[in-house]
This record gives sequence, C-alpha cells and structure tokens, in this order.
Amino acid sequence: MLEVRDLSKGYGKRRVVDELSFTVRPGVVTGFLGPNGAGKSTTMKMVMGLVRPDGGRVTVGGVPYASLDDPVRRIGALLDAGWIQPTVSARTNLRWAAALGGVPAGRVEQVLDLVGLAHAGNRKVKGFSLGMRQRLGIAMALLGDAPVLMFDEPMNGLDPEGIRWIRRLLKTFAAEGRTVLVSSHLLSELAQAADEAVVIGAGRLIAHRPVRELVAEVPRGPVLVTAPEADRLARLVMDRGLLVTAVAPGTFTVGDTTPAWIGELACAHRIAVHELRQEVGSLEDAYFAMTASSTEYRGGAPENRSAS
Ligand SMILES: Nc1ncnc2c1ncn2[C@@H]1O[C@H](COP(=O)(O)OP(=O)(O)OP(=O)(O)O)[C@@H](O)[C@H]1O
Repeated sequence: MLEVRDLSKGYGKRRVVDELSFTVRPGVVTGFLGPNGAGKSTTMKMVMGLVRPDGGRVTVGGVPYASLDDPVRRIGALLDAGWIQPTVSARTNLRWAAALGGVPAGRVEQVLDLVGLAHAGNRKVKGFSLGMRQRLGIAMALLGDAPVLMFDEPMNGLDPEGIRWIRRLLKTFAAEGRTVLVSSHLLSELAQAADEAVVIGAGRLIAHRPVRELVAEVPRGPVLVTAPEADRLARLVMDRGLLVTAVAPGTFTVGDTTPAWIGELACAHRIAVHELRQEVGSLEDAYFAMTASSTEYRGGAPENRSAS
C-alpha cells in the first residue's frame, strides 16, 4: 500500500504538486497519469524521499520512506536514469546497487534475466539503446524484490514489443499482490496495462477511477455505413434529421447515432448493409480535455499545460 496525503511542493512561486492525496492499493496496476509537467515525477521523487515536500506526507506500507528499516526491500522505483554509470557494464551497475542496498549479488543475475538483458550484461551501458537503458532501470527497481513498485514513464524508448513486455510484467507484479504505480503522460499507453488511474493536472488530483470507466467515456465518432443501396439508406437517415457525409460510392458516415439505430432502420426497409462500424474517438483527446480543464480551473500557470 502506498499512501499520499495532502502532498504539496513548490518551486519558486509555482506549486507543482498541490495538496495531492491518493492511495495505491496492492494487487492492481495503478496508472499515474497527467500531461507533461503535471507533477508526476516530483510526486514519485517525494515518495522516495529524493525531494522534500513542503507539506503533506507519503507512506510506504504505513511508514514514511525515511523511516523504512530496509528501503530497497520495501519499495523499488524506476525514476530518471541519472544514477547509471555509462562507462561500466549493466552487470557492474547492478552489482554496485545491490551492494549498496544490501542485496545478495545472485539477485543481479535474476533481474538481468527478468528484464531480458542477460545477453548484454557485460556490455558497457554507454552503448545501450534507450530501450535497453529503460530495461536496466527496471532491473534496478526489481533488485530488492519489493512489494511496492513504482515506475516513472517505463515505456519511454521501448519498441512495441518492449511495451507489450512491460504491460505483461506490470500485470504479473500486480497478480503477485504487489502495489504497482506506473506513470505516463499518455492514457493510450496505460489503457491496456493499468486497472485504475490516478489522473493529475497542474499538481492536483482530477480523478482516481477504474481505467475502463475512463476509456468507456471516450466520445464515439461517426458511424461508417457501406451498403449496395447506400443512396436510399442515406436518404432515409437524412429524412430523420441526421447529418450524412458521403465518403465514397456506396459508403457514407452518420454523426450522433449508433450502429444499432442504423441497422434497425436498414432492416425495417429491407436494405442490405455490408459494413457498419463506429470509430472510437481518440483516447488522448478525451484525456487531454479532462486535464486541460483542470489547468483552466486553476487559472494561470500556462507553462503547466501539456505541450504534446
Ligand atoms: N528541481 C526543479 N526546479 C524547478 N522546477 C522543477 C524542478 N523539478 C520539476 N520542476 C517543474 O515542476 C513541474 C512538474 O514537473 P514533473 O517533472 O514533476 O512533471 P511530470 O508530470 O513528471 O512531467 P513529465 O511527464 O514531463 O515527466 C514542471 O513544470 C517542472 O518544470
């Protein structure tokens, strides 16, 4: 269990984390979502005691990080990779970290294997791709086999195969009963990996809800209809006051309706339909609409808005 209560942090006059509270439960993957600059990394750094909060507190299994007796075995985190020594091998990096954290050297081989870097363990990190560095960072987070795991943008730099791999890994950790918090600035990245989402904007909590609810609320796009008697069907649709847009001969789209409504209408007039498909609106649009309005609500701090 990871608990964040009334957490605040400012840099200069700007509050980048603003009375933020949420609880990350064990056994599920919790996505930590917000546009670039929303305060995700700062929050995660405060969890790890790397940034001192101005107010509020964080506990890992009920205990603040600074009071954990064996922190490496309580919480593992992938934050920025600044600690990696590029001039030595992945294995050496991990051995140093293991020694510092009081973890047996044998665990290094296990985590190298887990992240798929066993073959590259002796290569100097400076020759690693971004994806390999991410895997090394994940290996570091796993060294202590901790029950609470936190990953800041772990999918950065990974190819589609790597993204699939990290999704499966996160689900496995949750299924083992661990507490898993994973940040991203893209809802689509986490839509398939996370069960719950903590959404923040401008350092404030916007929502903490099941991901499937957020995804279900994505606005639906127009219905695409392909029919041999498309003109007749289109006329029937227009007669009922809906907007029809021709796409190609035999194909048109209809806004503000459902495939079921079109299907029923076609059936009632004995018109064959070859294709009936509704495009799902963009997950990202729905998500940014949600986070942008929170920024407006705050009134100001335009630099906190997402640039992507
Ligand atoms: N050490 C610092 N000094 C001054 N400002 C900082 C510092 N660290 C972070 N910030 C600012 O705080 C805000 C929140 O940054 P943070 O990195 O926590 O956001 P984020 O949600 O993790 O964004 P991203 O998705 O880009 O990683 C940003 O505007 C950032 O510029």
